[in-house]
Amino acid sequence: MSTLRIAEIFGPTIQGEGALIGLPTVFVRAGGCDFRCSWCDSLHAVDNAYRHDWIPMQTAEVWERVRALSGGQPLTVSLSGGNPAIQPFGLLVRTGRAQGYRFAMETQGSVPREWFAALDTLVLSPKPPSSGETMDWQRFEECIAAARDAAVVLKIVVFDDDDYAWARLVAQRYASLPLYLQPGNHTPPPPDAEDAAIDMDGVLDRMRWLVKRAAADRWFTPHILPQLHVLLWGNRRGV
Ligand SMILES: C[S@@+](CC[C@H](N)C(=O)[O-])C[C@H]1O[C@@H](n2cnc3c(N)ncnc32)[C@H](O)[C@@H]1O
Ligand SMILES: Nc1nc2[nH]cc(C(=O)O)c2c(=O)[nH]1
Ligand code: SF4
Ligand SMILES: [Mg+2]
Repeated sequence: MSTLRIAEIFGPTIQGEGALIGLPTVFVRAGGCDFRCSWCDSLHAVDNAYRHDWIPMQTAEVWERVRALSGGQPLTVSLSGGNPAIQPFGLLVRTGRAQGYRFAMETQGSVPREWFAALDTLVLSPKPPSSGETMDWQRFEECIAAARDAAVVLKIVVFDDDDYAWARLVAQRYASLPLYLQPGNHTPPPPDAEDAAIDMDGVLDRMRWLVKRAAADRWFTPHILPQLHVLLWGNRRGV
């Protein structure tokens, strides 16, 4: 049986980031990650200190929860985490798609899985220098290949000049993939439902800087978008 370690299931809300921004969605957030980005805004699904909050659930239970939250009305389910790729989500995706639901998944591209091909959209978010993580590009390319007919899009978080320069190189390397640039937010840990404090001025400054920077470079291919849910709700959980 496929047991999933789930940090939270919530929605419907809107997808706040990237290619599907604004689209109503239910989130399934996996607990556990093979990375530890310095600025991760979802530490409650990454840090082992929170592992007691991660609930082992059968795929059927997760699916029932998604169905209940969506009132049985097919929508796009967003799989995130943590890194959802380290868990066996294939059965959930296939079950949901057989009932008319669509699936998008957010992952850093460190762990390829055959079931990526069952997704509608694979969002790959390779990690820039400011994250403190190092990409294994061979693995990353295996993730792209595993997606087969699923749409693949890139989303790169940018905090500073180094990240920006890195994003330009990655964009060159994967020129055929749609690219979304997203200004980073500094979340004071731990992220908490009641205290959703965030450096909103920093996010907006970085957004303006990013637009100006890309325009000055005549770099016209990426979409540049802030995290809409962060603008609306800060770093509150469950939205
Ligand atoms: C929390 S991650 C979970 C999925 C997967 N581990 C990944 O990183 O793609 C979801 C998205 O949030 C982005 N993200 C994480 N922390 C962020 C921050 N502080 N500011 C902006 N985006 C952030 C990630 O780059 C990724 O695109
Ligand atoms: N509304 C909303 N949109 C999101 N897009 C990516 C998210 C994530 O944490 O993966 C996220 C999230 O947590 N909430
Ligand atoms: S890979 Fe994603 S979930 Fe994991 S630490 Fe980085 S941003 Fe957080
Ligand atoms: Mg988030």
